[in-house]
Amino acid sequence: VAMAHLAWRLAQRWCPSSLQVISFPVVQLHLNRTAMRASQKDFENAMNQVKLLKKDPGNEVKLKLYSLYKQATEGPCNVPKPGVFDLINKAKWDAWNALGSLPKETARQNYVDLVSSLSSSLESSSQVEPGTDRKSTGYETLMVTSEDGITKIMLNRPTKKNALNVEMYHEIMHALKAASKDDSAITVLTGNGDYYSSGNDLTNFTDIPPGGVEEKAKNGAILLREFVGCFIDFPKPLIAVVNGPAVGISVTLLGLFDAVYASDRATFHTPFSHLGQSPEGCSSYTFPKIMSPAKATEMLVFGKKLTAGEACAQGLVTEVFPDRTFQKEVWTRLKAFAKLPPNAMRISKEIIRNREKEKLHAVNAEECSVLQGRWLSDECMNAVVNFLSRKSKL
Ligand SMILES: CCCCCCCCCCC/C=C/C(=O)SCCNC(=O)CCNC(=O)[C@H](O)C(C)(C)COP(=O)(O)OP(=O)(O)OC[C@H]1O[C@@H](n2cnc3c(N)ncnc32)[C@H](O)[C@@H]1OP(=O)(O)O
Repeated sequence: VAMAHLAWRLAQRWCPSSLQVISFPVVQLHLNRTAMRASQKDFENAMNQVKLLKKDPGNEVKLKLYSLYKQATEGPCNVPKPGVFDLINKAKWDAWNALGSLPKETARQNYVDLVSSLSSSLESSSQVEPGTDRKSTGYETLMVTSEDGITKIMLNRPTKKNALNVEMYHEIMHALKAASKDDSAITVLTGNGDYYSSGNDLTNFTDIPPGGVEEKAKNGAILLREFVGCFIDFPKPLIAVVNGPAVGISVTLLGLFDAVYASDRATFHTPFSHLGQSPEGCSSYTFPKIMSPAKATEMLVFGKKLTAGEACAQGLVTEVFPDRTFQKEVWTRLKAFAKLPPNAMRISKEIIRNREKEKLHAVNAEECSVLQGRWLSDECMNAVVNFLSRKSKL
């Protein structure tokens, strides 16, 4: 009953406006230069070029760019098909899936060719944000920049309080993998806008695959396990710059960061019981160790929201700064850290993390398996329906 109610609400709310997004005229593309092979550098240049286009190339072309980018970086589409109500993600999935088994190299070449044809037909700007060494484009939900030895991954859905939709989970994993291999010394996760993150996007529960809610829950648990695993295994110092309120998984993951700096405007809230869910991000293990079992219970079981000062007193936050000077003070400090010898930092982190790695992966697996069951519970479904039908907020 809850899911039927949910589906009806979503059909009412989303169908008309979402359809507009994919109703642009088809643009004919001529991508027959597959004999040539674009290098990784050409591909990266093309990604940067796309960001500089002044005119919107239209949704058909953007879908083509998206599908070629995914095929070039991840290979053939093997993610579950979004549900019928999730029109935008379904259009993207269809475009990617239509590329079948096109080899990665060909997709990369086609992407470069397409961008080149766009750049010559549409006026482009050569202006690059001053002071930016490198800007990674191709992300829809993130802004990733690398400068002064720091790779900054910024959650970029400010109008949704940086809620993590399925695409954002994938993009964060991709950005972390890229950051682990780039030449930066440290990596930072932060949020754009007034929130750090409102946690899992509750609309993730709505696009039900043909296999039903069981399949959805199973896929969700696989995704979550892989996602949290990337944080457990991340090899460089990973720092959270918590610019505003943090909810759910954005809080629990903090136990896997190497330092957490917070604005005094930030709050820390894990309302899992209210949502009929249970802790993730290894917090069932890290939080009791960080703050004592009783304090962890207040947060993870009773959903007590902590101020930044309280979270710092409990050891979850490393230091709190006044919001007025937060960005300036934190980035000055991070730039100094990033000048330290990178290999020494990496090796020191490895020694600290290696003692715990096996345990953390085991905890992650157990938490995901418990959550898989929780997502099928009436308690959870009712909480999601209540939020989506605007009957309740945190
Ligand atoms: C089977 C499922 C598989 C899923 C895939 C795997 C996923 C792994 C999951 C890992 C487990 C994670 C658990 C969690 O993170 S639990 C925490 C979940 N978060 C919440 O419950 C927060 C819900 N949001 C709120 O209560 C409020 O929005 C908030 C207090 C954060 C802010 O309130 P405020 O009044 O200031 O702002 P609005 O509510 O108007 O928000 C602005 C718009 O943003 C949308 N929004 C905000 N947060 C979320 C969210 N978490 N999910 C979806 N949408 C969110 C909100 O709806 C507004 O949108 P509109 O402007 O379009 O109305």
